[in-house]
Amino acid sequence: MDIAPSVAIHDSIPHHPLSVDTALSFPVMSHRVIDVCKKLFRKWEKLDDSRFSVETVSGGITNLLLKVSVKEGNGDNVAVTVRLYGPNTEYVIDRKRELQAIKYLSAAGFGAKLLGVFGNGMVQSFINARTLNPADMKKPKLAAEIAKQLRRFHHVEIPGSKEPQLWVDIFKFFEKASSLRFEAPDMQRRYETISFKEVHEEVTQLKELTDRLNAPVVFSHNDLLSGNLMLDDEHDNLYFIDFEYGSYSYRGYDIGNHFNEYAGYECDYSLYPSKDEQFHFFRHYLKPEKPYEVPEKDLKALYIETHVHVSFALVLGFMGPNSGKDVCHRF
Ligand SMILES: Nc1ncnc2c1ncn2[C@@H]1O[C@H](COP(=O)(O)OP(=O)(O)OP(=O)(O)O)[C@@H](O)[C@H]1O
Repeated sequence: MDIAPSVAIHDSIPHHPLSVDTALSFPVMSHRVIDVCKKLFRKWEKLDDSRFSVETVSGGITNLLLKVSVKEGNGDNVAVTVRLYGPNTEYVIDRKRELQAIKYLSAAGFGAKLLGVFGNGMVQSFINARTLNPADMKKPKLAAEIAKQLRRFHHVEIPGSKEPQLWVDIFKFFEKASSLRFEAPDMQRRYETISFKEVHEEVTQLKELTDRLNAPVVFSHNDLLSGNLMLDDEHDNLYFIDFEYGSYSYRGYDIGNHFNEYAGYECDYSLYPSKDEQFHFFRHYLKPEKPYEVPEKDLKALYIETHVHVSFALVLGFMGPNSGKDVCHRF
């Protein structure tokens, strides 16, 4: 797709300061979105609005994702996604870090291409593929492919600090989660049954345990759930998407968090991968070309590394932005 930047930023991705209020009615918001697209992409500037159509792809926990289809002057039909950041999400998502990561991950072939950035969102290429469901992730062929791609993802180098962000994120969320107040008395009462002192002690103990592991630190996806995996069945292409929680972190944490996601939105932990399923994943993660040559001791070591970190995935899920989903195993 040949899109000329109107206002170039240092890395030549078109950029415009305009924002779109997500509280607007859908028709008004659609017009604003079309306006943003025209301002970002010069070749669409003079097209009549009737050539654009806007539809909702998903109203996720953190963003509103729209599909914008455009009938171009030469008759070509193209589609992009427009992501509008949800209000206050900047408290939990570091947008600068996200944009930086997208640039390098996209260059390494991961996710949708970044096409433009505006005041409160971004435009990316539309991926023609289906979103996986938790049961798909269990299928041996797909699990092997996810493991192989995750290995590649973990090898992408993103400039900046390589310090694991897990502690920074956990303590940041801890501060926020432990100082909430609910207006509804029953919610406040339930909230007060949580012993944040105990959670703090648990996290501190786990941190000490992890330090002893000397686990590799890699650029982690940190949110590898089925909704962030898309499969183009026709071309057999698997896509990782949604890098908003991506950061340097422990390799075992990323794998453990992915295993937790087998339980799905309903938190059905009977779906958690068995030891054999985990070893299958590890084989393809450690040696994609010769998975059956991975020594047993390496499988066991990664099993331990992953399991120490699984607890963090649960703690972070409990306090973090996805807490609504992950917290249910606790209540
Ligand atoms: N570039 C894309 N092309 C086509 N579909 C997409 C694209 N990006 C996301 N989707 C679809 O939209 C869904 C939601 O995307 P995404 O997870 O990025 O949104 P989100 O707002 O961050 O969601 P949440 O906050 O719940 O994690 C995906 O599961 C996928 O079905």
